[in-house]
Amino acid sequence: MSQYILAFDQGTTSSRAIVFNHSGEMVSVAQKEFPQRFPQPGWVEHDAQDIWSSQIGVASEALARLGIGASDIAAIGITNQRETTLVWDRATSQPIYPAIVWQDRRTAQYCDELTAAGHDLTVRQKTGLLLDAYFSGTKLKWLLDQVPGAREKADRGELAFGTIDSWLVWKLTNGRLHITDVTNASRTLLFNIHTQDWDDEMLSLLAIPRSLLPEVRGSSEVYGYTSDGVGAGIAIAGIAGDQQAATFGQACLERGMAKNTYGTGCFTLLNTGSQPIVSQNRLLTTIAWRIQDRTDYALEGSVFVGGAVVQWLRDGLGILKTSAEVEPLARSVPDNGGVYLVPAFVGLGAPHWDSYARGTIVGLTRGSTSAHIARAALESIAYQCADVLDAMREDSDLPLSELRVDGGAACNDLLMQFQADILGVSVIRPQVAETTALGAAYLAGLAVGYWQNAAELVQNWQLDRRFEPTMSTERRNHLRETWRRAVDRAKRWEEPF
Ligand SMILES: Nc1ncnc2c1ncn2[C@@H]1O[C@H](COP(=O)(O)OP(=O)(O)O)[C@@H](O)[C@H]1O
Ligand SMILES: O=P(O)(O)OC[C@H](O)CO
Repeated sequence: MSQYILAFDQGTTSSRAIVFNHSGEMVSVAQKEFPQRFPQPGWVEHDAQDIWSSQIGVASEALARLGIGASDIAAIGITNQRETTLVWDRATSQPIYPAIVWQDRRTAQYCDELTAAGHDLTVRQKTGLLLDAYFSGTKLKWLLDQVPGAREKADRGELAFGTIDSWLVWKLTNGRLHITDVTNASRTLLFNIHTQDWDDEMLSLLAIPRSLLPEVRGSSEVYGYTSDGVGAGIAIAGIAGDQQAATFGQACLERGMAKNTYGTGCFTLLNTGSQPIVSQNRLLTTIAWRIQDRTDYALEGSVFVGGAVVQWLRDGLGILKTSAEVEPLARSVPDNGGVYLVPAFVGLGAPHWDSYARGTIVGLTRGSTSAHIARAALESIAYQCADVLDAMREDSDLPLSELRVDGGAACNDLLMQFQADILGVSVIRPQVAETTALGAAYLAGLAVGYWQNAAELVQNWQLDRRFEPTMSTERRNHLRETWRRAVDRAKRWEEPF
């Protein structure tokens, strides 16, 4: 048996490759940021070649750093930014347009039209999702309608659609495999999460030909072998969307366990076991993973701007040189000084689903400084996640007594303590912060017998730090009420009249 598992973590802002050993420890890691394109307000695109070249570049780097090659890798697991939509030509492997990123709002008005026409309930029942521009389906329809010649080519079966997992597998296998896994499929608006097949009614509603779509597979199985990129002949054996992979990597394997990932966005997933829970509070029902014949589901709250608000302080406002500087700056003041920042830069996700909300800062006075804004920015991440957790508590009878955390911004102790305080539950951070990649590694390793069963994975989970709530209920309620008032100011700012 080869010694290591290689995980590809293709995120919104960077591509990462991590080599894990049998104890689930990272033994080598490489990461590369790639350009974000904002061609119009509310639009976000990636160059698919940037995604491929950065991902392969970091994979080669991670192997080289350890001085190992393809024969030392037992399997590759792939995890990816979800919903991001790409169409390419099957003959040339050339994308017909840049990837439309999950944050992109260009189809918001079309989603409103579908809602007004009464399609919301069908969508919820079949796909577990909502009619929102976030998901792939309306982005794919936009591509077919707007890129010259695309629909004709699609009708002739010449094009392939995929989320980023599909694209990476296509490239790794030189176009031999056009597949996705159930977790990624469950974010497209085209997939029936109960029958686990593409849904004809949804395809017809959005005028999507079936011939475009990848074959849907489980999350942990040998799909095929690499022929390109990191060397030939490595088994590709695990695929999951990044939030589902993080849930798996956090060993939230039992019903009732929840994790929150603080990356570009923030995504809370509550494992609901083999039963999908239909949310009454505008959360998503999503497939957590399918391993062999068993499918597990999750309730998800998706927050569009999490760590990205810190990037905005750095790149947009220029008040930080590095993301890490946000913590000392925010700590330099005792509290937010009455300043609230609602980072609705691309609208608001769960539980509001307001495409037309826009970012706002309220409560400024002559005494407000960049430190208050930094503190308000960090607090906004925690408030948004608390709104999601409240909705989850109402939707399920599960106690939600602790929250496992990970992602780039989870290293921020001030944020984690505030999160525990504002939630009133323990926040628990594991030693391996790269749980997304670890989850993909686990899914791949289980498929090839590198790990035997879930019990081995649970043993690997080690605590780094526990944050206990210390805030009084009275203060928590007061702060959250003020936050709600700030959110009200941000809502429907851009509404088209
Ligand atoms: N010390 C920090 N405090 C707060 N946010 C941080 C810190 N370090 C990084 N971040 C934020 O974390 C995000 C990156 O996290 P990551 O998990 O790599 O995201 P993604 O997978 O979405 O690309 C960035 O938005 C960055 O601003
Ligand atoms: O790239 P991340 O980690 O921000 O995750 C993006 C999500 O998958 C979008 O649904």
